[in-house]
Parts: sequence; C-alpha cells; structure tokens
Amino acid sequence: MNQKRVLSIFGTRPEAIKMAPVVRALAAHPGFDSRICVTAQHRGMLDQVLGLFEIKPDYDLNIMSPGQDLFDVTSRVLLGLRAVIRKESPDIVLVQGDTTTCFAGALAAFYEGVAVAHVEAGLRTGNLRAPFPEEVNRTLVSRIAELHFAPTDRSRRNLLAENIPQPQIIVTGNTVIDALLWMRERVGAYPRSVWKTLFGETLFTRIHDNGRRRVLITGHRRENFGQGFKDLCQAIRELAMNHADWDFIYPVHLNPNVRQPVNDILLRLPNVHLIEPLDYAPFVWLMNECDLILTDSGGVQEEAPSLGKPVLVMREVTERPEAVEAGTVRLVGTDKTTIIAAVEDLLGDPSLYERMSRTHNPYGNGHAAERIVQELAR
Ligand SMILES: CC(=O)N[C@H]1[C@@H](OP(=O)(O)OP(=O)(O)OC[C@H]2O[C@@H](n3ccc(=O)[nH]c3=O)[C@H](O)[C@@H]2O)O[C@H](CO)[C@@H](O)[C@@H]1O
Repeated sequence: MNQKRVLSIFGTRPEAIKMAPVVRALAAHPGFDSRICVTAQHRGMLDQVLGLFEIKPDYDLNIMSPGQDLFDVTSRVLLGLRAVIRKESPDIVLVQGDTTTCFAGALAAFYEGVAVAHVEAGLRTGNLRAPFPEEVNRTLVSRIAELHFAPTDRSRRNLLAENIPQPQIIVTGNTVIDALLWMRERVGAYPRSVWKTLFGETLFTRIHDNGRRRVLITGHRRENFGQGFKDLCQAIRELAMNHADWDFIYPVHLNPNVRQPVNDILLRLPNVHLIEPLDYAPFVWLMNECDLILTDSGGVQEEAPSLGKPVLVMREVTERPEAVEAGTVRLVGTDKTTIIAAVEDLLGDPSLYERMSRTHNPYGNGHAAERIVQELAR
C-alpha cells in the first residue's frame, strides 16, 4: 500500500498538547508514514507533554537558547527544518496554531515545495498586534497552507472572508478537547496521594475544603508584559486580602517578565499560592477542582467549558469569541477594578455562576483528530 508521508512539526507546550491526538491517530492509521519533528522552542514544557502522551520525535532541532527572541527562534527553526524536509521529502507538512514554530515550519515547507496542512486554522482577533506575534503568524500560515482544519464555523467564515477556497476548509472541532478528555480520564484514576504529595498538605486540604473558593490563575501573554501584569497582580492581591476564605492558585510561567511582578506583588500572602508551572496532568486535575479560572491563555479558554468552569480572560480582544457568545467566558482585560468586580460578581452570585458554568463547549466533542486524519487520508 502506498502510504502518505506526513511530517508534523511543533515546538511548544500548547502545540504539543493539541498535536498529540493527531500524531497518535496518524500513527495508528495504516495509510500514513508519520514522522515528527520538534523544534523545542520551549524545551522543558514541551518534553513533559511528549512523555505524557508517549510521543517519540524522529527529529529534535533543540533550538532553545537563553534569552532567545523572535529573530533567533524564527531563523533557527527555518534553517533547522531545511535538512529535515529535504531528507524526509514528505507529501504533507502539518503545523498547528500560531506559534513561531508554526509559521517558520509552514514557510520552510513552502520553500521546499511541500503542501502544508494547518490545524486550528482561521482564528483571528483582527488586530495584528494582539496577540503578538501570534495573530500575524496564523494569518501568514493561512496564505501558505493548502488544507485548513478550522475548529469552528466562525473560524471557517474568517478564512472564507480572506478568500481561502471553500473546499480547502474543513471544520473539525479543536483537538485540545480530544487531549483534555483523554487526560481527564487518566487523571481521574490517579490516587489522591499523588496530588497530596505534589501540592503539599496545606494546599491540598484547602482545595478540598468545601467552605473555601478556589481561583486558578495563568498568565504569560507578551502584550500584557509591563503595566498589564502589574495591574493584574494588584487585582489578585486586593481580592486575596479582602477574601480570606478564597484561595488563589497561580502556576507562574517561567518568563522573567512574568515572574518579576508576580513575586514583587503577590509573595507572602497566606491565600495566594505561587507554584511552579504544572505538567499537563496536574494542571487538568487542578482545572477540574477549581471554581473559577482567570487566564490570558488560548487553550485554557477552550478547555474550561468542557469542565464546566467559568473563565475570565485577561485580554482586551480574543480570537475565540465562541465561548464568550456561549456565555462561559468573559473578557475582562487587565484593568484592576474590572477584574476585581468580575471575580466578586461571579463568586458572590450563585445564579450568575450557574449560568456561566453551563457545560456546552463550542470547541468540540473530542473527535477532532479523527476528522483531521480522515481528511488527510482522502
Ligand atoms: C492567545 C494565543 O495566541 N495563544 C496561542 C498559544 O497557546 P496558549 O495561549 O493556549 O498557551 P499556554 O502556554 O497557555 O498553554 C495552554 C495549554 O497548557 C496547559 N497548561 C497551562 C498551564 C500550566 O501550568 N500547565 C499546563 O499544562 C493548558 O491546559 C492548555 O492546554 O499557542 C497555541 C498553540 O499554537 C495556540 O493554539 C494559541 O492560539
């Protein structure tokens, strides 16, 4: 049988989470000779996801270097992929989302005359600078790709509005839901002692204390660096001081632009728990245990509705309006007063909380990877 040769390229934690269901489905399908190249744009955070989903890359460009900027990442990915694509000469290169790896991967394939298929195509904020540089990355990848796997009908319409031919766009749902449901099942089978050891006795007990409320926080977007992060931390500080029975659990991203303000403003508050970034399994467990999520992450906005958790998004714009429209996500920006009011409204008003935690998820039902692989096989 003539197998199709597919080269999947990814390099960061969220890309690995979202590509894991696809590369596993490709590996299980007899019609494909599937190869994986990781760029390791984020070394440590990528490796834990590879381990968790039992993915063994065929190539590892290992491009990460201290203090890397967009010039470093883009040029290293592009140069590193030249040899890999020439050696493999795949029929299709598969890229995901909007990272620098995704953009440089698509460009490298294009230079070598290889067709590009784009997973999670068609997300747009309409503002080239937010998120930076992701909005530009995903827009440019849409110019290059020949197959566009759009997670929702809205993303399909965004692509049509940019004159992408309709037959090249397939609505699949988002593969992050496939990954999340797979992981939630596994996590549910872990003994409680695992979490007790990982989070420590105090935090573990608080997480299970029905009299307390838990807010999970993640934040790392470039466009929030500086004043945005300071305001956000001030908001958390004030909330924590005014509500001793609420806990704020914050796995702090490794980027120094994030760590500095977080440590300056939030250290030494008894109900603010600053912890190291979590591997995907404990993060899924924690999302499931918390009452509310405050985030600027894209993936978390997509995952939370499947767990029935309301999300407040600390951004001015989002490329994911579907969940805002469905009522499970609200945009609050980084203004301190707005964040405080939104958290207090939600945790203080059971009927509002109930409405926002409805579990309809516009991003899919966990079968996106299957659809993508079926389509690639055609
Ligand atoms: C706003 C934006 O442009 N975001 C892009 C960014 O991802 P995004 O903003 O989602 O990136 P994050 O680093 O927040 O990663 C989110 C993922 O990591 C998990 N998590 C989070 C915190 C933690 O401590 N541990 C952990 O495992 C979450 O469950 C989620 O699955 O790259 C993705 C991959 O191309 C794109 O889909 C997104 O559009």
